[in-house]
Amino acid sequence: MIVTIDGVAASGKSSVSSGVARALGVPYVSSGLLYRAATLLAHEAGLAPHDPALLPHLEAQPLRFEPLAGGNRLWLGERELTADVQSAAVDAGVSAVAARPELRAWVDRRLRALTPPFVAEGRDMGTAVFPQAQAKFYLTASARVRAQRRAAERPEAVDEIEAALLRRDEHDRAQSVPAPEAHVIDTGPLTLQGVIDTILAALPQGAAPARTS
Ligand SMILES: Nc1ncnc2c1ncn2[C@@H]1O[C@H](COP(=O)(O)OP(=O)(O)OP(=O)(O)O)[C@@H](O)[C@H]1O
Ligand SMILES: Nc1ccn([C@H]2C[C@H](O)[C@@H](COP(=O)(O)O)O2)c(=O)n1
Repeated sequence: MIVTIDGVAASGKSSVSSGVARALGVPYVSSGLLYRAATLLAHEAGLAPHDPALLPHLEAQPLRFEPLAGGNRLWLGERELTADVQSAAVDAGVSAVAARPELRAWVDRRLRALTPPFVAEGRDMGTAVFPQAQAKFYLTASARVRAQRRAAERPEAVDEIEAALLRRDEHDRAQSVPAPEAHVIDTGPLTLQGVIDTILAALPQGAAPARTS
């Protein structure tokens, strides 16, 4: 079974996917983390996203991706990259990396090599990477709400975060479209657990965990 949870930046994809994955007892897979890893490694090597040397550079790195239900972790050999890829600098550069077809193919190859069952989250999980998924969801929320949530975990001011989110929404628009059959959920008025419960209730029979009451 594959469940896809796509959506705009900071709409709650990782937190919701983790909650759904835990309830189902399967891992979740953060595709954005791989785009973030490519961005960090490009910066550190001084390579622009369009540099033809970037793809061979990425292929040569000992990058390890651990998709777990509780959270996804990234390693470069013995060095953990998980926190490093969540910086404002990576946020600012990641859309340019994600716009490169050869880098999208690099991410997609890694994702398709994973063995189901899992919950996959990102922008194009339900449309391009796993069109065969059994259940598809797409999360939205206003830029203000998303910025307020992010401000609780980042040092930047809400207005600055909101402007950066709007820029990223614009750059990611091409690959961030709900699949026609996706359930679209506005997470603005819902708690995190409310979104998780909405998704679990919409899963096809057999995919959802047994209800105890
Ligand atoms: N429904 C909700 N109610 C309140 N807070 C939420 C809700 N959904 C997510 N959050 C909070 O919003 C923040 C952003 O969520 P999260 O990181 O899961 O989003 P994301 O879509 O994966 O982000 P990104 O696109 O940057 O990877 C987190 O602090 C999370 O706890
Ligand atoms: N399937 C995906 C996942 C991510 N991206 C891009 C778009 C985002 O700006 C960036 C980081 O993702 P996030 O951590 O915000 O989920 O990666 C994409 O194009 N396709």
